[in-house]
Amino acid sequence: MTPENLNSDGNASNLSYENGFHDSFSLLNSEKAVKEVIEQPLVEGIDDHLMEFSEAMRTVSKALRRAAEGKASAQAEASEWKRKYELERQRNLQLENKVLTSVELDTNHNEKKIENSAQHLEPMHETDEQPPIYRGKNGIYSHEVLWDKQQNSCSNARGKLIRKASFKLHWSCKGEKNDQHKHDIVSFEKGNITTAERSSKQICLKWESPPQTVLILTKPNSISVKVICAEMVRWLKEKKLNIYVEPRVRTELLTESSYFNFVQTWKDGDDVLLLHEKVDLVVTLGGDGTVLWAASLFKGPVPPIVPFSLGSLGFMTPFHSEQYKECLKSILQGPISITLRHRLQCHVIREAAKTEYETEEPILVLNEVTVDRGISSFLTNLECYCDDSFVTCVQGDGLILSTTSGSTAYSLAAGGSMVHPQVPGILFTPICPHSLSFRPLILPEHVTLRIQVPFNSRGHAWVSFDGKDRKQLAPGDALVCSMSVWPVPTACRGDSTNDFLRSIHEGLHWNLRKTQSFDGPRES
Ligand SMILES: NC(=O)c1ccc[n+]([C@@H]2O[C@H](COP(=O)([O-])OP(=O)(O)OC[C@H]3O[C@@H](n4cnc5c(N)ncnc54)[C@H](O)[C@@H]3O)[C@@H](O)[C@H]2O)c1
Ligand SMILES: Nc1ncnc2c1ncn2[C@@H]1O[C@H](COP(=O)(O)OP(=O)(O)OP(=O)(O)O)[C@@H](O)[C@H]1O
Repeated sequence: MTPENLNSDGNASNLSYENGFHDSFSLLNSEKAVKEVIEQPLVEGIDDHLMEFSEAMRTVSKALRRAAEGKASAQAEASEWKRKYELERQRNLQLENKVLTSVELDTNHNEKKIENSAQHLEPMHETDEQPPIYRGKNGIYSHEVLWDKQQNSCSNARGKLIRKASFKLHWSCKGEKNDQHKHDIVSFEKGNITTAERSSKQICLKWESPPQTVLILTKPNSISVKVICAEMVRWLKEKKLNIYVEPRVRTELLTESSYFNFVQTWKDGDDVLLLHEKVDLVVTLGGDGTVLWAASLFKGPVPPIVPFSLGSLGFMTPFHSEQYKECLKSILQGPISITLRHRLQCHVIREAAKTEYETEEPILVLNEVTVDRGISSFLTNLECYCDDSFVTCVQGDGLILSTTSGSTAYSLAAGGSMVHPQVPGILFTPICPHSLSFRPLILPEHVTLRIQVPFNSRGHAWVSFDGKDRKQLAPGDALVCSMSVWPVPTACRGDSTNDFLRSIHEGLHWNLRKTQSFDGPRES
């Protein structure tokens, strides 16, 4: 008796395959067939050859059972992950809807007023519960986005009430007189689809009331930074501004002189969470790392950042520290061109969080989140999903999910493209992939990405955020990543395009080549 799906060697050669798995139904059938063969009573006088054949049949039967069980457990794991992933997506959608609804509510509330007074600004309402909301036709106002119900004003060291400076954001194009901003980038009129507005014009910030409070953040252990910081504090004090620094910097300033007693700081992490309500402007003194540090202090809205260059490269630090007085004068007066740098919101989801939907605190990154092999000598094995679609399996040193601001950092070193920071998108860049055809991708900004360490991975993976805070990902753990609603506004020296091109020319010597001379062969 020869089972249908066994060849003469007793191998399951014609079993059906699907995505590399045996179909479990046919596996079970073939196992049954093998069992039948080996359970046949042995004919008297049977020789050793048949005994061996029967042994081989038992081994095949065991292997088939293991394969069927493996497939069933893989299916169970996959559905568990799908469930977790769906929950994460729902959460992101809810968050997005919340933001959209609050913007819509404001819009409806002010619609009438806008019609009557296109450019004229008036408080719309002022009650104990809510601050005045201002809205013009060609931009949005800080009160609409920065106001926090709990506290939009606070006291300084002397108990004087300080209100956050109000400002307005404009979207404009060079040479364009009417710099209206529209939220729709596509319109549908008379049956034709047209592009209505470009999504990312140059953004311009105009102060509606003068900024009063400046936070200065400095690179540690640098004498030149300490000197400039002390000078800047004195200068800002003369301009009657309130000044905040980190606790470490306040101690350093006080060691230098008791004059700096007026400088304010914070006590603990809870105070840091409220910084955005007090600070109108952040100044950074250092390199790109100090800008990353500044962004990491703000887990929600970020005040405009003015980055002064005191590092070696300075992609995000266009201002020269020697000219800080002229720069700050012009910035405090406004208007300022700004680059609105997108951030990625990252969640680590542990396999252990099985029964409940639990994630660790989200982490926001300005450059990138990296999943790599850390100290493990094995290839990383990462399954990547984009919304509901399987993207690929990364086998190599790891993967970088980068913002466009981070495109000139680690992602660039791993072969990713350089992208203007104002372009909304997520870069998907492999690190040393062990495959010739794995080119980097750029995905749209609205997607949710999930990077999962599969159960059959040989080693653990490691995730790091803007090059810091390494966390281990065990088999079964995942990283879920989407665009954050809280970007980082950084002041430009020229405009965002001018600054970006200057930084790739000066910082990377991009496409630097001697010009070919005119003499020599020519087309006849
Ligand atoms: N192979 C690599 O290129 C590599 C490896 C690890 C980390 N990094 C980068 O370092 C960043 C952390 O910076 P750090 O200053 O805290 O660490 P760091 O002190 O090790 O400096 C890293 C270098 O990257 C530069 N850099 C940072 N952000 C940049 C950006 N957006 N565009 C261009 N260059 C940028 C910095 O100027 C600095 O020269 C990470 O976010 C990662 O992008 C790069
Ligand atoms: N205020 C701060 N507190 C703690 N760490 C900081 C602070 N500012 C910067 N850092 C860290 O110090 C490191 C060096 O900072 P930064 O990149 O600004 O200087 P740099 O290395 O001299 O500049 P460049 O990167 O241009 O060479 C970074 O890793 C950054 O995260």
